[in-house]
Amino acid sequence: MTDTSRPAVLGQNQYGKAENRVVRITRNGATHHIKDLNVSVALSGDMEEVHYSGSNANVLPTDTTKNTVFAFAKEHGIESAEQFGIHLARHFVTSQEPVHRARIRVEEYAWERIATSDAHEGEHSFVRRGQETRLAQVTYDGERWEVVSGLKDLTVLNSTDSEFRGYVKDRYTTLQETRGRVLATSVAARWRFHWTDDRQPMPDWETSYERTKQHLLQAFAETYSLSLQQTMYRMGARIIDHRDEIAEVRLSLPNRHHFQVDLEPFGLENDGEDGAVYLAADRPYGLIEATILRNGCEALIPADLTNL
Ligand SMILES: O=c1[nH]c(=O)c2[nH]c(=O)[nH]c2[nH]1
Repeated sequence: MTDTSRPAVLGQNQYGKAENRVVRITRNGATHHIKDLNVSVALSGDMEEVHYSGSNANVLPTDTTKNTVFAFAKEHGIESAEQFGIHLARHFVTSQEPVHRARIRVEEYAWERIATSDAHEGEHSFVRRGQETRLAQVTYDGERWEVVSGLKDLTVLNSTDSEFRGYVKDRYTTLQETRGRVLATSVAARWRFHWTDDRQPMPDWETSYERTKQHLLQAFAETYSLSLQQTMYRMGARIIDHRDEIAEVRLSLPNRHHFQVDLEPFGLENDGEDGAVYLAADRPYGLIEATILRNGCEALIPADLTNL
């Protein structure tokens, strides 16, 4: 209903506890298991009054949403980032009448076992894996689900099989064409699942994540690259080709430039062959981004991944 009595009308709003750092350690027997998550809750619904008049009658405190995250981790366990998000989203929407929509974001940090000196896998000692952060976002409005999974900070490098030439040149172009360069990036990816309906079987979230990540890595490694744009398309297309449960992939790839250093002033040849030396520049970087869709599917993942 449009309220014409107010000059300033409340628009989109949401609230909840952000970045709940929950670590669950399973200690059944000598071999322990860790799940390490950063969980953000955002609820929306009938929340006009708290903004307009300050009535908290519809407000489940953010403190309660925090407690729910920890209680659910204890009670129900953490099977996967997605499953945990689904559990929480369902709980908030179905248990609180004024809450019409819940969005749960999860970051997952992976830990690896530390091998002991007798070459056994450690049972209770872990080192944080330096690779990617896994991401999941679950949104539920009481009817439809949207699950977007992904990762960030997956840093990869090809030391050959990368060219860049044949591009537009104008009066400001100084870049030299190259048939051999280092291609490095830090992959940020999101992929949206077809699954939207509770009555449909859910994907196996853990397997889906591992396979999808593998496809990203393999496409990066196996593509002879004429541009990062081409490599990126192959990465997304490979997921669409192999993972039926996924409708859409969004990729954001910073081109982590490695510049061959001019060492001639020191009488040294640095020609890109054996023992070539590069300056790994951190900024500026080319930023190459695209959505790769299953033909006929809608693009629903926001273009700016920093907002997701
Ligand atoms: O793969 C690339 N794509 C570009 O669009 C581009 N532009 C540039 O300067 N270097 C590169 N590399």
